[in-house]
Amino acid sequence: MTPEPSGAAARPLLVVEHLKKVYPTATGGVEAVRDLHFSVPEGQLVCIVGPSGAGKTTLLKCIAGLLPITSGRIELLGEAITAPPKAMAVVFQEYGRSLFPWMSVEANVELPLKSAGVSKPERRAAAADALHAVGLDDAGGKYPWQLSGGMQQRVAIARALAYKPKVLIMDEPFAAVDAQTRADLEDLIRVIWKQLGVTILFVTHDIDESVYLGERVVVLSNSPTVVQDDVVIDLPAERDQLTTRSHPQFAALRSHIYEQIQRAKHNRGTETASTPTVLRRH
Ligand SMILES: Nc1ncnc2c1ncn2[C@@H]1O[C@H](COP(=O)(O)OP(=O)(O)OP(=O)(O)O)[C@@H](O)[C@H]1O
Repeated sequence: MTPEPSGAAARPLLVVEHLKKVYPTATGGVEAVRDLHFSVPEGQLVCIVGPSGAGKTTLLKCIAGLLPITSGRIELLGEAITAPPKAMAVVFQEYGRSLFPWMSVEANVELPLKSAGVSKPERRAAAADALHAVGLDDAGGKYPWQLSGGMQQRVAIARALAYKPKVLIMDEPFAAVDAQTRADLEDLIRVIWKQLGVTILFVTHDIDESVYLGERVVVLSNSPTVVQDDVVIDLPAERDQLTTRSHPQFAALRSHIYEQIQRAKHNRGTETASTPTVLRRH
């Protein structure tokens, strides 16, 4: 099964319509997200960037059904999201806290399937496939604390994949690992995305990472949040850390997104991007 990733004609899998999120507080509420509007076609790999405090985590939690929205609508496969959807899996930055140290790697990966009532033989097979996909065939019997940080994050990714999600949501998943491990994990995400055809929403602080990974980068404004820019990453689909990062278009896209983030720091929910930005090749 190797579905073609994304494509202009693909129908939107995920729709975020006029999303507003106000956190209730004793003093009347914090308007974190003002009016977010975008959609994601099936199979796309979208990176989300924005200044610190822009509402990236708030957006992901709303999409993941972990946080009630104030108004607007979020739809997955045409259904409004009001609770964590079965077709979605989330990977957070804190892999150390998301894995249970007293359970083997295999048991950690199987856990969500066990909670979903999947039979033991099916769980075993799904966990073995997922560990294979992240390059950890031999780690099933180990414990998380016997693995490096990068390997633990691979386990967290395997656990999400074992669930066979249609949408994989990742909130700064590589922020806590060293640069070399991070590069390896970025390449792993591209491979998994291409092999499994899963739709990925990937939040990162790292502009270079967003350009390297994404087919598209959505730039959020400062909170209260709107979409500040929506950039098409028209780099060749085959990416590698040396060639892609030294491509002239990579540098142009990186500069454009950097400028947008600088602008975003002063844009508190006023200017909204309406059409995707396509940078002209130099
Ligand atoms: N539980 C909460 N109660 C009140 N305000 C909150 C709460 N969580 C977040 N906020 C506010 O909402 C806004 C967006 O926060 P959020 O954590 O979503 O941003 P972020 O872009 O993920 O930040 P960072 O890049 O620093 O991780 C911020 O102004 C933050 O202070």
